[in-house]
Formats: sequence, structure tokens, C-alpha cells
Amino acid sequence: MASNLKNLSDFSHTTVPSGQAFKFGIIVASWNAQVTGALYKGAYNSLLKHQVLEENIISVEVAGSYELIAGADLMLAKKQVDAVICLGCVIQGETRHFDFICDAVANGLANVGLKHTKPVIFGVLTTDNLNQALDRAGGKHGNKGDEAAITAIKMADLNTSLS
Ligand SMILES: Nc1c(NC[C@H](O)[C@H](O)[C@H](O)CO)[nH]c(=O)[nH]c1=O
Ligand SMILES: CC(=O)[C@@H](O)COP(=O)(O)O
Repeated sequence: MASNLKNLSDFSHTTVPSGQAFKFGIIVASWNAQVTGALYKGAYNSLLKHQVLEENIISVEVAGSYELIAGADLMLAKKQVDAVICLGCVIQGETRHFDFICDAVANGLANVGLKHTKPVIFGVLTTDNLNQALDRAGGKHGNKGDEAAITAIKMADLNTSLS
């Protein structure tokens, strides 16, 4: 697997624009809080590291990854943010529920972004087990929260450059 070959958060911080001018929403799911809490810390700290102001970060919590869809939609409808970062962790159980949740969240978040013409960043882990999730929430494969924050800054900067 490609992910076994490198830290998935391996990117050059020199290519990340300053986030000082931007405002971000972070929606974090409570399901698998040990993982999503680590994703949130990674994302929040990464935004600050790239000059985003604390007062320009609006964080809200939702029950599960499926509610990220409504959370992102409400955030974009009610707050003037440049991008929304959605953080969740869906872990395979005994049934096909995993498949339905993952597909719904991926497609739902994409549609919310198109509806509002704003970047909605998919920071949702979809793993076979808890260990795979922990490896990607500050473990050997980096932190998807970091990646999501960097992506949000880059997309906000892109949006500005195209204005
Ligand atoms: N099993 C996981 C869930 N399930 C809950 C759904 O996300 C949703 O809250 C429920 O179906 C009610 O609408 N959520 C996760 O984030 N992670 C899981 O592993
Ligand atoms: C992804 C889920 O909703 C899953 O964790 C639920 O577990 P199960 O498929 O055993 O009901």
C-alpha cells in the first residue's frame, strides 16, 4: 500500500501560503473521539502554524461523520468562512453500514461544497480498524487533520487568486 511507504502528512511547509487573511470552520464528529480529537488538534495547530488567527477559526462538534454533511451546510449558510474542514473517523463494523456512511459522507460533502461554491475538505478516516485510524491521527502515517488544514489554506488561497 502506498501509505506504508511514507508519512501521509509529508509535505513541504514552505509551499503553504499564509492563512492570515482567511477564516475557517472546523466540523468534528464525536464518534471515535480518541481519533477525531487527535485529528482536530492536528488541524487546529496546523492552521495556527500557518498564521491563521484564533478568532478566525470556528469549531463545532456533531454526533457522527454522517452529520458532517449537515454541519458543513449550516456552517457555510450561517458563517462567512473561506473553507470548511470536516473531520471524522468511520471504522468498519460487522455490517455494510460502513459502506453507506462512507459513500454518503464523501458524496454529501462534495455536494455541500458545490452548493456553496466553497472548499469543503474531506478529513474523514475510513479504516478497517482502530489501529489504522490511530496511525493516521498522529501516528506513523501522519495526521489527516494536518493535511486537511493545509488543504483548506491552499484552497482558500486558490479561491482568492481566482477572484
Ligand atoms: N459507525 C460510525 C458512525 N456511525 C454513526 C453515523 O455517522 C451517524 O451519526 C448515525 O448514522 C446517525 O445519523 N459514525 C462515525 O463517525 N464513525 C463510525 O465508525
Ligand atoms: C460504520 C458503522 O456505522 C459501524 O461502526 C457500525 O457497526 P456495525 O456495522 O457492526 O453495526
